[in-house]
Amino acid sequence: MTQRTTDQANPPACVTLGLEPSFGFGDRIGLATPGHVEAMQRSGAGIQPIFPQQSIREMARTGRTPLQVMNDALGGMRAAGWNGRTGADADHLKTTADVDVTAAVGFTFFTIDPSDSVDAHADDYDEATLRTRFAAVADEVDWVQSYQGKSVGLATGTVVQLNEEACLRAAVKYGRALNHALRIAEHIATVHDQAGRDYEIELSVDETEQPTTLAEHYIVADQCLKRGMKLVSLAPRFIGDLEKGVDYKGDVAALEHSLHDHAAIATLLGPYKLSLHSGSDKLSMYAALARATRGRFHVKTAGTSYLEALRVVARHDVPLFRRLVEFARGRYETDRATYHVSATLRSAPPAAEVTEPADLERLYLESWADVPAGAGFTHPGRQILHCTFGSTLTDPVLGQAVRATLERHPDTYTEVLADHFSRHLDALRLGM
Ligand SMILES: O=C(O)[C@@H](O)[C@@H](O)[C@H](O)C(=O)CO
Repeated sequence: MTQRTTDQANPPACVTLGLEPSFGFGDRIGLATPGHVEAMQRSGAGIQPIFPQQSIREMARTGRTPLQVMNDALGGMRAAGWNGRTGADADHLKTTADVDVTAAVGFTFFTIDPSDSVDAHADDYDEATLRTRFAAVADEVDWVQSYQGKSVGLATGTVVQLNEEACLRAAVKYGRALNHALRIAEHIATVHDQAGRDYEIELSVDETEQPTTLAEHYIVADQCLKRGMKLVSLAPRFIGDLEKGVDYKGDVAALEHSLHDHAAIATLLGPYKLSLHSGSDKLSMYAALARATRGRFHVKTAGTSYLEALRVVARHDVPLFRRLVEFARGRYETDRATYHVSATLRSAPPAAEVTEPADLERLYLESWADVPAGAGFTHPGRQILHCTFGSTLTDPVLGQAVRATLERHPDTYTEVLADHFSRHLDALRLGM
């Protein structure tokens, strides 16, 4: 398989997908798109793909540029014969400079991530602390009075009470983040208006400690829309635990109830899509998401394609896979920062303690043969490999060795990805 990583942008090929159900196939290496395309061809009916998708964090860790991400995905897409549409997700943008570098190469879906400005502990404040914290942001938040005392009836029957406490907590938790997001959205609009190009925006606050309440969702989204943000999708912080590289942890029935309410707000105010970040391997909640949103969803995956790349190594070069496991174990405590994971180094043994290659693959990547129908992978060893992608791929020896293995075995990589993502897409379509 030959794929291009050139300095020349491909002709614009990416479109906006609006409210259509969509699935993001982030690829940290640049060789996964043929497998993603194959999965779409097998199981993607009714769902639109986003093949070029990469966060600024991933690009920083792998040393790839937005142009490389774009060209690798579009090159892989064309080589695999995909003639349909694709969106292009410039993911987790935190600054206007992030917008500039991704807009310049034709990304169309801009995910604004203001989570660094979210107050991560707002839910824990007692009344006195909440009032003190509110006083500190009051000058920057002009909307509290306009919501306070209102109640919002949702189509689900739930009534969202925008009482004083809910409004103050929303202001403390999200006030500054909202302002930051609005500034970035304005910049995205200016850049695209000047160029006469279409775009769409996702707002993500998923990578924060405390769940987004219905009141907070309502206020934040309402403010975004009233202030002209071209919001097509919103990723709240859902209840339960959405850790990287493993299935949803929590009560799926309670989650589904909450998803119905969040989706009702999205319909009432927008409509816009509900977005599931860290969507890799969350198969047990997919049908609930698709049902609750009536197909108005976006699912974002990335790390799982990297793990499937390592599966190719595990199958074709066992000594290299052992080295990768040991290297990842050495990097994990550092690289896990900024990722929501709970695995510890004790969650899986050192490679030297596992004699059978199949056991090592099972401990660090897991196997579909061991997973009950309707569920996703759960082994914590996956997170040790997942978080350390940047260190591995930029290691001059190991990064090259992983790429060389994938280039020697493109059919295996395409097949494992096609199988893996067909399972994801089938699980989603069960709820549509
Ligand atoms: O690792 C990253 O920075 C991104 O791939 C993710 O956070 C992305 O937004 C995602 O949720 C993929 O599952």
